[in-house]
Amino acid sequence: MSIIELLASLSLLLVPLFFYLTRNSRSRAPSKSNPKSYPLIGSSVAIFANRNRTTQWTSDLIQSSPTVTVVLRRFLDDTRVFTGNPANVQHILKTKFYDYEKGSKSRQTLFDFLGNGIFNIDGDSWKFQRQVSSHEFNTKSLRKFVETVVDTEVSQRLIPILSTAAANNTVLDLQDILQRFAFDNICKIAFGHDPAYLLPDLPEAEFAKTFDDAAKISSGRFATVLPFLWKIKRFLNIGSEKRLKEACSDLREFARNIIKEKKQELRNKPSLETVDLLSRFLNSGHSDEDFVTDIVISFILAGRDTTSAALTWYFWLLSQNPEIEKEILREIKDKSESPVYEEVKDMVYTHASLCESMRLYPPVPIDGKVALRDDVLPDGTVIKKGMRVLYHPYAMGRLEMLWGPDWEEFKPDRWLQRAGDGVSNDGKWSFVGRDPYSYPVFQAGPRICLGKDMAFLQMKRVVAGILRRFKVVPAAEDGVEPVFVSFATSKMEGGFPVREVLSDDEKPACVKSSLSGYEDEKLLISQRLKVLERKLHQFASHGGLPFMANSDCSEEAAHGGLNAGESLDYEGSQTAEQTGEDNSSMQGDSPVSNGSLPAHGMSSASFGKHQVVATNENLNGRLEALEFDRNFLEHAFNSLQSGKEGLQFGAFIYLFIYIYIVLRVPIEEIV
Ligand code: HEM
Repeated sequence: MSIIELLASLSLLLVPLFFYLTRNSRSRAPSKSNPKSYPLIGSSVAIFANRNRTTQWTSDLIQSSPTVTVVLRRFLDDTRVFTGNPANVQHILKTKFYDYEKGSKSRQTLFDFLGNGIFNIDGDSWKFQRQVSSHEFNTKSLRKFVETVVDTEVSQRLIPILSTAAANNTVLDLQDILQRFAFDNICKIAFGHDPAYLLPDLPEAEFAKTFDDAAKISSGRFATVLPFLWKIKRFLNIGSEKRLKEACSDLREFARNIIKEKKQELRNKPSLETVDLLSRFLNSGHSDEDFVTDIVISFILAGRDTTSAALTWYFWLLSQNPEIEKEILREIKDKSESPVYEEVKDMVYTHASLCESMRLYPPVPIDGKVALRDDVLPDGTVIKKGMRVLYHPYAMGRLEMLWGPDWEEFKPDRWLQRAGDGVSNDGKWSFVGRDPYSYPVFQAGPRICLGKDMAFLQMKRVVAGILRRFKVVPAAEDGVEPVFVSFATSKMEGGFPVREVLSDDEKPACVKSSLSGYEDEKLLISQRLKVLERKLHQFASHGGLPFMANSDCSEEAAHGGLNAGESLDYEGSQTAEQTGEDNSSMQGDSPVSNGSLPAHGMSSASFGKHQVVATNENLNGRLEALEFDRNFLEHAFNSLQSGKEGLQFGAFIYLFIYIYIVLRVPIEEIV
């Protein structure tokens, strides 16, 4: 048979099949918002075209669908249902919990990495791990441990890195910093290991890299065009599958060594006040190495990218909404520098703003389950056994029917109401939660995120730590909006370049603290000013008196600002100019000299090495010089007080003081 004959016979077979399938697919009357679906390939063309913006594309489809549910058919009738309908969400996550699970396909895909960890199992094994983990999660001692870990990472790593960036005006990728922060934290909490990923030189910590490789390659398996391709690569042990095998074996080896050390440590440890999750599991009788290793790896995965994703978008939103940032700052400043648990709990406005931020940018934008049997969703969508039903927090946060016409606005007030008895209003905000099926950012139902409270605790402490000291300013040009991308968890495409600027309210305090080394200098300057004042007075009342009658001289003195009552009030914020203006009437207010000699045994008639010669010319010159000295010192002192130019000026003045006081060279000569 020639090729032409073969093609002709094939077309005779395929054309009727095409029409049959087309008719069949049309008879399903797809929703108006569904993309075009073709026989065999379904909507694969549209799916492929939008592969780099699946989250936004499916969100648009949901938003424009009257039922807020869309059905997408892929290759060979592999059908996926995306829903934003809270009733559907409740149905799959709670009401029919046992009819929808992670599914064997997902389990197989993630098994090499997650094993039988809580993230990757269903049924009784899941129930057991959930019980064991919830018990540990709810202990007060774990919470305390988490607080200590987070506070240490904030104060010893995060803040110093941001401070250096602020001082040098360098651009930082805040997303990277927050990911490193979260990774260090979760590793310390999960198994007491510090990968030291957030260090000033932003190192490639080995454990972090291995974990990242394993997570990326495993989730990449879901994205392969032909799902069995990764299995062939794994069988042949080539390419990414080879790397995954090595990464997983390194991870497990690492975990096994830690488990051995922990077991040894625990034999000598009387209390569990300050220990990680792994130690807790081991201590409560779960000594099977694979069991605890799997749990711990799942926890690291859970805590690794979620909080950092949430915070990255949060700081971006704050940079766009300064009024909200101010409100948060007000709340934070009400609490102590290292807020205790009750204070963090009381940060309701911050809590609301975090919820609001995750409404618009959920760390897990799409998640789903597989149907174990045929079913019908509350909105009438027909589900066949084996179909994936995905709930869509990203789309749900953008639904007008759930959040109103202003859903696009970042408004923490949506989550708040004023506390009070309805008549009187004590002015305090109280938090009003949403039902978790309308806001399934932490999932909902029996498998709701176990780390939710821990995540909020961590995020609020980070927010307080950063905002107390800095303003986060995007380094991109105004009007450039970051792009939301998602690989299981969400990210900001290309990172989040920012400059850290000292917060307005904190500037003086920060500078003050960095100027603490200048306290001595401040004291010295103040003493010198007093001495100078006395000298001027003595000069005027003894050597200077005959000349005070001289109109020139009194003019000079009057404008020179010799009013000690004012000029020595350095606690105020007078500038040299102000003092000069204020002193027109100072003569009468001059404090009476006690006649004592100035410090350092300088005679009233001698300033530094210079002898005073009582001539008109000389005295005018001296008065001018004294005035200059006084203004100069006063300015230096005020600078140090206000801390504004303190650092530069402090260093500058230090040199002068040294020459002036120690070497006794008058300032006009130095200048
Ligand atoms: C803003 C931060 C977080 C968000 C938005 C978040 C969200 C979620 C979501 C959507 C799930 C369901 C995943 C699934 O089953 O497919 C989940 C589960 C889970 N999360 Fe979180 N999470 C966050 C932080 C954390 C942290 C810090 C931990 C603690 C280490 C944690 C521990 C867990 C665990 C153990 C599960 C599995 C629960 C189960 O299957 O029973 N999460 N989380």
